[in-house]
Amino acid sequence: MQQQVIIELRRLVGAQYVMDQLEDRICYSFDATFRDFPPDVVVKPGNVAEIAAIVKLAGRYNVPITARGAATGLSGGAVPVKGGISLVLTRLNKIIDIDTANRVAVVETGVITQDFVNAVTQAGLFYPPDPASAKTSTIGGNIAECAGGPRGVKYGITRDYVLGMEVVLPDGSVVELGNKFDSEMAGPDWGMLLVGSEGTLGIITKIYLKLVDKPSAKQTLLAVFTSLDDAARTVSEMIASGTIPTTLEIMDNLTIRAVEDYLKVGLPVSAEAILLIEVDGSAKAIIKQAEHVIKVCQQCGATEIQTASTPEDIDKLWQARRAISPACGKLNPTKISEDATVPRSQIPTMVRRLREIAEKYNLKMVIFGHAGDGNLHPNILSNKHDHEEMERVEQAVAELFKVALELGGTLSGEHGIGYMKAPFLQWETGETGFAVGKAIKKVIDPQGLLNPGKLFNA
Ligand SMILES: O=C(O)CC[C@@H](O)C(=O)O
Ligand SMILES: [Zn+2]
Repeated sequence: MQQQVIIELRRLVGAQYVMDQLEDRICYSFDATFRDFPPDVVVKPGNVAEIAAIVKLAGRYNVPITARGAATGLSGGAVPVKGGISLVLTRLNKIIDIDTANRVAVVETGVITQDFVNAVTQAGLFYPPDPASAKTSTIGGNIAECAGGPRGVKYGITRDYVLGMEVVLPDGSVVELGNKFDSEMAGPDWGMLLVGSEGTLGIITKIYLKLVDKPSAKQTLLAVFTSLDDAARTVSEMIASGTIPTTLEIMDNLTIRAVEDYLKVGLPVSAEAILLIEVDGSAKAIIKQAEHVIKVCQQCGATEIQTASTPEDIDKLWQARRAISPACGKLNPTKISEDATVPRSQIPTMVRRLREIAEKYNLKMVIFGHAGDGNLHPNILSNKHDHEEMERVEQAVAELFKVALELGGTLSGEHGIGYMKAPFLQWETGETGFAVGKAIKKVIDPQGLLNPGKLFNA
């Protein structure tokens, strides 16, 4: 990159927010996929005007820009595979408004998800999306990757809460897309185009989010199984029965043991699988729901069902759930994590096929995830330095994508496409869908400045 770009960037945002030393660039070269692609320079703008000026400058010098929040991503969306500018958005971290009268929040892109959730709770309302990385991830990143989380089964994923947004387009102009209020709908919902767009179409700077009522009561249950197949069957039976719990999380035996080893919370380590189920609603409604949940679990072979009775017990179970990723990371820091998602009725088949794939390629795979949403997280505990093993991993991943698509599913339920899944995107979109995506990218970003190498620019 030309030195002149760095000089001008320093002038635009202040020298302390422009970093081009190798040690800085390395720190911003990876996300939770742990494959490193260093940017040429790291820039931390403080407001939308600075972002617009940076984008214009990048256009003049033809330098790629990759936006980055907290980089907790598991598909590589925020890593600059073609170098250029890593645009770190964490200084835009104001919660501008929580408008309880209209049930809309206005936040800057770099607000930490959990900080936002806490502020909404304090205001007496509820923002349901709850990605496991909420304590670290940013709202802008959640939207760029369309994050989900355990509550997706009942409440939907980030997409379902995005009303509109302010965006810096690739030519440096600033535009408001979508709606500010739930009931607005003037023309197509262009804002939706940006959800899951991984910073390839514009830089999201401000977001309007929908808020809902806080459920007054909840109940948390842990169902224990001696067979993973029974647990998987419970998931599809539960959904088919019409009772939609707030969460319906599955963990296989390897997952249970990994978490227990990491956190020691008293999970049943001899179980072949557990389901972590929560129901919410009015105090009266949850009693009925919990009874039904217990009935379905028992019919499908649960050997034990525990009810978490104190807030501490509930917290412990959720701590355990949120610890799965780090616990598996402790077993193998360079693990490969997937989120291919299938129709919920296909969960038993998907679980079976995943185990066959692990056996066929002789790989250690843990299976967990938001089963109630059809979204499983097979994690392959592979070592990126073992080339022979990595070849088997690549084949296994390709096969699991094929299976998910064959079953009517998708490559990604919540982690996005990133550089990891970009080579497979066309399998899902088909040739025509891919061409449409490419054409949209070309119209909005003719120079290909924003996050090149991702999605349709693969
Ligand atoms: O590490 C993973 O595979 C999943 C991360 C996250 O989506 C979760 O559900 O915990
Ligand atoms: Zn997840």
